[in-house]
Amino acid sequence: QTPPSRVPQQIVGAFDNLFAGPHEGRRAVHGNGIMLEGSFVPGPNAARLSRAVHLNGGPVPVLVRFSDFAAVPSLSNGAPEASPRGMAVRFMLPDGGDTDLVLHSYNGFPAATPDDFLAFLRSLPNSAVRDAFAARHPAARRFLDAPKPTPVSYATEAYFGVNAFRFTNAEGQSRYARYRVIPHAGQAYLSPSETEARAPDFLITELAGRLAHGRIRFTLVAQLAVEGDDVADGSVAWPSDRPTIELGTISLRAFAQEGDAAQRALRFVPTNLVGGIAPGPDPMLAARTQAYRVSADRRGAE
Ligand code: HEM
Repeated sequence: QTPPSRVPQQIVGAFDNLFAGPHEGRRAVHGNGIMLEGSFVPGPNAARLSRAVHLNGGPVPVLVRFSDFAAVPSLSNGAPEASPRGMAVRFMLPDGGDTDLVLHSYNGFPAATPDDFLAFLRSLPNSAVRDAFAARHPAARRFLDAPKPTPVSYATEAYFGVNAFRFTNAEGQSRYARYRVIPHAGQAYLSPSETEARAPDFLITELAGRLAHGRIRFTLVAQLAVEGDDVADGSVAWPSDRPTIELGTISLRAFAQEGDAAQRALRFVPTNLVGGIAPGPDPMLAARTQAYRVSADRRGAE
């Protein structure tokens, strides 16, 4: 048994350094968000991948939190540091338990290991140090260079789970896969001048307008690993021709009633799992779990 690493705690410290935190009652990263409620209906093929209860039964209630990346309270939705966007999903299970997904809008990650992620975050304040780091780490270079346009809506963005999980079905067959969430409204983005013209919180008013016209829907998909795909390294996207299984439809009905206090109280954890889904060998999952705990404990989450 390896002793708990200090790296997740240090990553939270690196976020604080970047965002002038900690900010009272708020997350260390993805600090600004909005919560919606709705339901999830599993697709007919979901059970082929996993025996997980929410992938095998009737509809279950969900709570979704959309967020912007930088944990700066005054950050506007159109700021460059607002990308990648986040989408966290909590499924409320029939037995009273729950399970979470924590996704973002970039298909990959700037680092493959917690140590590299810490070094990447620490390099960011100084452009020369950052560029030197990126020259030695192609995943960081790819992330920095990737276009990060502002979406028309949280409902016109696609979201990626990045770190692979191991799914096991009722026959005991296991496969590695990564989550992705595809918007029914299609992916749509603003031009820089359109972004500039938007109000600082336009993504929230936009959602209000959209919800008045009906539900917001997304398809939850599992992208399956094939022989040779690295299931321990979320920094590299798998080729787009990998087989996928539709796990079901997330359908959002309204803003969650609870407001700011509920956002503070709620802790999403990427390894809050149920039988039929287990972490893959990616070292980031354990580091994420520890870091989210540090951040949630200090804001007084439940
Ligand atoms: C080692 C890698 C990572 C570390 C250390 C890390 C750390 C954190 C921390 C400390 C939080 C705040 C949690 C809280 O206060 O409740 C957070 C939130 C979040 N992270 Fe990560 N993260 C990592 C990788 C990722 C990846 C790969 C994704 C996307 C696939 C992601 C997406 C998010 C999202 C969406 C949130 C907001 C969750 C919410 O709405 O409560 N993170 N992360």
